[in-house]
Amino acid sequence: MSFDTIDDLDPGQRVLVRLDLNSPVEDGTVQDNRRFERHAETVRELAERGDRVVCMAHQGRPGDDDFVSLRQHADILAEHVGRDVRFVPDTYGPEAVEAIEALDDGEILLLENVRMCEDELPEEDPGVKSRCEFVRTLAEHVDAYVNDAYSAAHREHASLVGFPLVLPAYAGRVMESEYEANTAIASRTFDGQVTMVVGGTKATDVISVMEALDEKVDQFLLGGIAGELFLRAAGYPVGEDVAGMDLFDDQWEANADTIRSVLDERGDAITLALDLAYEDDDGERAEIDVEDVEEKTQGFLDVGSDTVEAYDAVVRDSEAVFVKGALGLFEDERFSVGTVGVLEAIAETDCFSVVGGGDTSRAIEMYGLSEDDFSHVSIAGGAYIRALTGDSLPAVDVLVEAANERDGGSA
Ligand SMILES: Nc1ncnc2c1ncn2[C@@H]1O[C@H](COP(=O)(O)OP(=O)(O)OP(=O)(O)O)[C@@H](O)[C@H]1O
Ligand SMILES: O=C(O)[C@H](O)COP(=O)(O)O
Repeated sequence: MSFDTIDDLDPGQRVLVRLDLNSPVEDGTVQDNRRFERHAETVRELAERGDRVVCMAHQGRPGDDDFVSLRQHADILAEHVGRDVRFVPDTYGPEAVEAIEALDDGEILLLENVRMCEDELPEEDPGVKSRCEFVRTLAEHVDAYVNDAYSAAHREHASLVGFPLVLPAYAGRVMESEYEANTAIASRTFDGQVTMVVGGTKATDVISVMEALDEKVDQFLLGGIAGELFLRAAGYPVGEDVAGMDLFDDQWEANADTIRSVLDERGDAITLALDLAYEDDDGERAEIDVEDVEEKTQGFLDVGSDTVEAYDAVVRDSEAVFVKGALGLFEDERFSVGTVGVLEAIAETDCFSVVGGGDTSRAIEMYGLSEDDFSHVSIAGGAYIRALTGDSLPAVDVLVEAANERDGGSA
């Protein structure tokens, strides 16, 4: 049994749609990325059917620099949909309700960042979330709920798990396709070596999943923040915050024990960077062997060339390669060597390959690689790796339960 989709939803209704438009923000400017392009398909389809489309989404986490309004997202989404997208700087107050009520058939509205609403976080079970004021208020002004945010489906937040208990609930097109691809992956087995490239900034997410994927993955190739934290656990003087950074120390506190136990138990399956890259005094990329680092005085922004060579060889020996997170700050070309090197190696072999992560998948387009050279490119990060472990996703579970109940009810 699975969830219902837009095909099961009669057109011409007022539909509340949860998207995942969480995007990189550079100097206050929201960066366009594949999430807009993919979600635009669902939004356009609903608008073209004559639905009144009320979109909600999140951006960043409270307290972080990228925790900003969705005003810019509305303009970017409009470009991809090819229709106007109105924006209202309110989540469920009178201004939001008025804007929802004012919609005509085929019109699209984007509400303010749902994480600005107190009821959205923290994580609680769907029953609790369905009773919060945010969910109860919006539910009164729409006819149905569509969840298209597969990439946030591992979170038990109000906008993701609350509505299916109080409204007819359906999966959007992105939810449908990502769910199919990623769930199928979890049940696949491979005869040869399975490799996972682990990087990015959300070390806490990936480290817990590494532990859970123990049986399924033969080789982990590490980079990014998680990579440095593992180097720290292995005794190198790296993996800590310097010069106003906020990436390492908290994540080290939260994960040090797990990292040590993963290293202890699966050390043979974990390959760490041999060298790291940084910006020298002339603004150029420079590299240093990890053995030669005496003290971390500045950020390491990529893995070094020897590491790329070593990782390239492992990839070419693999039957399946899963990528979660970039090996470096690839948005800056000087520090794209690790991420692009590994992606190129994957693209050149015929292994089964999945590249996941809202940010990471952007590297494929940025550096002229073709999506066709990978088995699946997911716009999901945390949800995709959780699906690999075979774990269910709370926001998918409630959609399935809602469909089951409807079926049971009508049987
Ligand atoms: N050494 C580094 N220093 C700073 N940033 C880094 C470093 N290595 C990787 N990154 C950044 O990590 C980001 C990707 O990290 P993230 O954990 O968000 O992964 P993702 O899998 O793409 O996304 P998500 O889980 O958000 O969908 C990239 O934007 C890249 O710039
Ligand atoms: O970008 C993501 O991976 C999703 O939007 C979830 O974001 P979160 O990790 O801040 O919950």
